[in-house]
Amino acid sequence: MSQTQSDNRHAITLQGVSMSFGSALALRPTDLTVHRGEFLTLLGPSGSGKSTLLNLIAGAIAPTTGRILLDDRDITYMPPRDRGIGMVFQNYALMPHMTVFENVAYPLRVRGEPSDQIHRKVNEALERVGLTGFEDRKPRQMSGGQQQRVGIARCIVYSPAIIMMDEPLGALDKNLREQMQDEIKRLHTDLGTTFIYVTHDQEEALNMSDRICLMSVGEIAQLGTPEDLYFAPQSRFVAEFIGESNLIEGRITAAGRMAVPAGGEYTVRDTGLAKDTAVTLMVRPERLRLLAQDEAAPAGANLIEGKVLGTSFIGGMTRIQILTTQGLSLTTKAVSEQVSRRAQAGMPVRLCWRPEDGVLLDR
Ligand SMILES: Nc1ncnc2c1ncn2[C@@H]1O[C@H](COP(=O)(O)OP(=O)(O)OP(=O)(O)O)[C@@H](O)[C@H]1O
Repeated sequence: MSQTQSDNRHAITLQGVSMSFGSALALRPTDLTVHRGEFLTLLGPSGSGKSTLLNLIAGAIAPTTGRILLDDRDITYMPPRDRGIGMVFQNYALMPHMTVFENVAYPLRVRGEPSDQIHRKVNEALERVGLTGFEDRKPRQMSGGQQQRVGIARCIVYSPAIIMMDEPLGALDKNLREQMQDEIKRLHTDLGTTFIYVTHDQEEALNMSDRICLMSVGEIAQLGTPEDLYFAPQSRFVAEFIGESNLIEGRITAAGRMAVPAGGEYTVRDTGLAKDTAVTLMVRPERLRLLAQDEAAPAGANLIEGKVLGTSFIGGMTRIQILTTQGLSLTTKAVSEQVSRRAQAGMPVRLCWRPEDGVLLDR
């Protein structure tokens, strides 16, 4: 963790911020703290309020209610240009008639910096994004990935205190996206600046973020580290949006016990839920273990029997669909070499999971 990341002062604080467009509520009253130096991702389906939140912080729109603080200064109604927040857009927003050099120099010229400073800073920014030698090109003479590097150079060139990126890799193909994800992460580590990043791609969010703010219909569904959201989702929405999940409906029968209506009783974490509470148990596919034919389930593990419906090869791992004897449809993943021996379609199989690997979601 860089020095700035361990500095726990807040970069941005939202207090009761909401946004209505006419009668449509785009963002419900929201509290959010972005830590100085962190990489925070706003993730969520289309229309969940990510861009609204970003535009409120950038100052493109003013909230209907609430306050926005930047380093404890109230910036709720401050014009965007005075906030010191840099933006990178999905469509690059470069000026087509200007060279790469002039595009990157633009924010410095607007600020009236002397030309020797401009030369030094533009060259440094272009070097950071690997575009030394491209100074005289026009944007149309460059690939999408290169154009977005220009967009990033133009943002970092004036050292903004906060960098916001709105789906910056949305127009690029998968391989280039992955490469640019690594480059942006490296840039974040090198600069130590606070990054606020918007995407609807959960893999991108898991790969890049210190924390993820998952949005759902105008509110924060959960805010936490990628590991928190993946292994400890607080709702069915989060469990289903992030990664794959097996969801088993049932009722609490006693402390740490859950019954499934179709049959079967399982040990679950005792989270203090009252008897008869309706719950959904979530188990990630890779935590549901396929047992070898004569292998005993570990002591204390839950065991479930069924047969293989089908398998799909996804590289090093194979995904296996299983129908349990109670009629539940479950998915597990196993190392591909093991699957050919343990799971052909129609084969009877046994699965087990440890109680601590199940997450109880209150219905
Ligand atoms: N200018 C506007 N006028 C009216 N409604 C708007 C306006 N901007 C956004 N909305 C509405 O507010 C809600 C949130 O939109 P927002 O653009 O913040 O979502 P998003 O999560 O960024 O979606 P996407 O991933 O599609 O960009 C949506 O229902 C949208 O239709």
